Amino acid sequence: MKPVLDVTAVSMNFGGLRALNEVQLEVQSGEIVALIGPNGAGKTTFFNCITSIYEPTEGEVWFTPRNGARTKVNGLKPNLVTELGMARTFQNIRLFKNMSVLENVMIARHCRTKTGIWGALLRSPSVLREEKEIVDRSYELLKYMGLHKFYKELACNLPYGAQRRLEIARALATDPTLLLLDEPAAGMNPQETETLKHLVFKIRDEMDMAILLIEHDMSMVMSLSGRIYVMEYGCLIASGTPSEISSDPRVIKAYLGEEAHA
Ligand SMILES: Nc1ncnc2c1ncn2[C@@H]1O[C@H](COP(=O)(O)OP(=O)(O)OP(=O)(O)O)[C@@H](O)[C@H]1O
Repeated sequence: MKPVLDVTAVSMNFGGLRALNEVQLEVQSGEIVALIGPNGAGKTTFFNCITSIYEPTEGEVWFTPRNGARTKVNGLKPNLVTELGMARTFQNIRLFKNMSVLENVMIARHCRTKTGIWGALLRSPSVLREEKEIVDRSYELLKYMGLHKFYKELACNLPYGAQRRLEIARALATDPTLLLLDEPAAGMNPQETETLKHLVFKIRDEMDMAILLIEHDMSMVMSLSGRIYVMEYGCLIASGTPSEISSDPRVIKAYLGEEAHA
């Protein structure tokens, strides 16, 4: 079976800085894979390359959506990458803070609608049906993420952990094949992290999705991921199962090195 995501030797230079150096990674359908590494290792740059926010200096990013048509992502506009079936959340939450919780999800859902400008102006029965579908699906996703009781609230009024879950609901609204989560547990308390962990398993199992996450919470990474890639200074230094990774001397050194500098 073709991997959902297949990244071959991707490098990214920012002027003289090589932020990624020939990074090779793949994610299979139904997998939960983690990308870890010390601060500045290049993890977010890697997400930006695979979602085409950055065009890699070298290497190729291939994505296989549910229809099986393997597609090269390099050079595509980020909105086309979303339409193909890759959705992401951001390390720094990016909600429309002065819109309601429901509206935040509805906006994301619009990438799956067919209504053009004339349809919207004429308000034909098919447009009205589509609008109802957007509201229903958005509410259903809020319920899935345990946020439906806040649906009328402004996004900025939600507690921090709930804002992170709202970001995931927005990503789910685009019907992705691959969900990319950039530090989803950052700033959460242990209870919220535990809830999130169960939600991620539920999304993978019930929505038939592959998940790639960047995360610093090691207990979450170890209990959630089937496989882990470890990055340091833009290079992959290890990959394997949680037990292989936790006993890898290079990984222990990279993390102990970081602690020593903290
Ligand atoms: N747009 C940019 N221009 C120049 N340098 C950049 C840019 N984006 C990232 N970098 C640099 O690339 C390196 C990797 O940064 P990146 O944010 O990808 O690391 P990270 O592993 O995600 O770190 P963290 O865990 O702290 O989020 C850093 O040295 C960073 O300063």
